[in-house]
Amino acid sequence: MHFTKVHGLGNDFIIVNVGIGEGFPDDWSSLGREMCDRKFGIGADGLVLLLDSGQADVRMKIVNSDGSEAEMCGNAIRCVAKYLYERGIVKKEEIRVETLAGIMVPKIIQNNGVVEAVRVDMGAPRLERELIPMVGPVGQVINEALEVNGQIINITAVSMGNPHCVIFVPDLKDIPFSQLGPIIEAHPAFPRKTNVEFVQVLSPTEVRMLVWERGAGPTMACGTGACAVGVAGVLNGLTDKAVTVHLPGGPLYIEWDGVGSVYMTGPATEVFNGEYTVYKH
Ligand SMILES: N[C@H](CCC[C@H](N)C(=O)O)C(=O)O
Repeated sequence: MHFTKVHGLGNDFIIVNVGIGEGFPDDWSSLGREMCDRKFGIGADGLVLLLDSGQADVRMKIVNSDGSEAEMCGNAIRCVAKYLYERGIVKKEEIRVETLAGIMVPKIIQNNGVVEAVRVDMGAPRLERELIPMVGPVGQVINEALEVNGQIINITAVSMGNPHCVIFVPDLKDIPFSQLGPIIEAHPAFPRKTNVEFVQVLSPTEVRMLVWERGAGPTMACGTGACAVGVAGVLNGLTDKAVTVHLPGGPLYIEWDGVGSVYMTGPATEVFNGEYTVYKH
């Protein structure tokens, strides 16, 4: 099976273009776990499958390293857009990608044919509790108290097609990240679990964040998470409608006018190509 290893700010993925292949195994969950294993497989935060689409240029299926399927992935979609554009598979700069979160539209930003960045229309955030999804009364979840291990943490919940629990803190170095991340990821208030973002506001136009991802744990970057942070910053009156989000792997530029689509701009990097043999155990 031919694959391409890519990353967005160190959030790394294995791309398999299933659309052109045949004889692929149909159990993508176990294959995702196997290929993403950093000791026994290729190693990645997720497996990204490209499939034919009846309504877009391509369909993107995301399998987290734990085998769970995600509705959307921001860093991966930038890499997919670059992958398709550079191979001439899609010969336009605006590419329509079908995902479980809807059709996303990454736009190639190129200079003399070199892809410098990708700007993605990530669609509008979903803010109603039941759309996160989160249990509790009807309404939005903005700066709401959540009990975590006997302590109260104020959270803001945003869905970008996948769930995000955003927590603003005075200083990231004081956060017990490795303890709180997995507890909140699996908190019973989130019936489909959640991604967890801890955010330190540096100014109205700059924040720094750490992310514990649903189904992948701590990653170097999270595109949908950065979008959720941009939205939560506006909702809480902490940041402007355009903000630079500093992640461990680097910055993403997030824009949200408070009503419509969230736009995410950032790099996409191809690292290597290879062949993977699926051994029948
Ligand atoms: N682990 C996430 C999917 C990947 C999101 C992240 N890598 C991104 O760049 O948006 C989830 O289960 O919702």
